[in-house]
Amino acid sequence: MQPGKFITLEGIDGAGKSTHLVWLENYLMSKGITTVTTREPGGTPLGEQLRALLLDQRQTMHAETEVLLMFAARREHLDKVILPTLDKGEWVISDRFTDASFAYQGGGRGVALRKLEELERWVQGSFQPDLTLYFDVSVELGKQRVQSIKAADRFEQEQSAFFQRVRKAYLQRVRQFPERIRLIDAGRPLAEVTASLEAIMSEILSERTQ
Ligand SMILES: Nc1ncnc2c1ncn2[C@@H]1O[C@H](COP(=O)(O)OP(=O)(O)O)[C@@H](O)[C@H]1O
Ligand SMILES: Cc1cn([C@H]2C[C@H](O)[C@@H](COP(=O)(O)OP(=O)(O)O)O2)c(=O)[nH]c1=O
Repeated sequence: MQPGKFITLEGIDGAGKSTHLVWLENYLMSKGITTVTTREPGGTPLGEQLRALLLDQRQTMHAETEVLLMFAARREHLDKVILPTLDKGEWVISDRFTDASFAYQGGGRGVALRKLEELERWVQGSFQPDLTLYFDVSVELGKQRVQSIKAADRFEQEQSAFFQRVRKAYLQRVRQFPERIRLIDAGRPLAEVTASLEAIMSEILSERTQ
């Protein structure tokens, strides 16, 4: 049995992750690959409760409390969903994972990198996604896209300067992990973004069959 692959989707709010997660699920299904799609924070009953607290705009918390809750939800997610699914040979696609903690809590809130790395090691050991798709979009465009759909959550209500720092931190991660993270210019029309994603996935699948 080939081991399953773990794919994560990242980007600032409004980059198009949720849209492409659905596309990716259908694409992999058409190639005969069984996938489980999930999200962070969340993905388990406890994780979804933590998500509700983390996104509730009436809730205030210290930046490090926020980090600890993100990693607590992640620990549960790895144990109950991600690792067991990969062990069965199925693929996992997650709307966000640890890169989001480095971008939002590290870049956005200014939590020390060293603390994030320590938690990452504690919760994941050396485990990392096989592939991370980073959808890069300007802060202005991301904001325009989410504004049109629903009320802002605790992160979405942040100012543009916060999202500029988050984007900068994501771009830093792309430079730091070029083998794992693929950047997709998500500011283009949907069909073009999807075509870039399809090109990457077809490359990944051809590597798998070689
Ligand atoms: N490339 C694109 N061009 C135009 N609209 C897009 C594009 N990608 C996504 N959208 C739209 O922008 C909104 C936010 O996209 P979504 O996938 O929910 O983003 P995210 O999950 O990254 O926050 C949705 O209404 C979606 O249809
Ligand atoms: C996984 C994760 C998410 N987040 C934030 C980013 C998002 O604003 C928020 C929820 O993510 P998301 O699922 O993208 O929200 P939506 O349902 O609005 O598309 O959580 C962090 O700050 N750190 C993390 O580690």
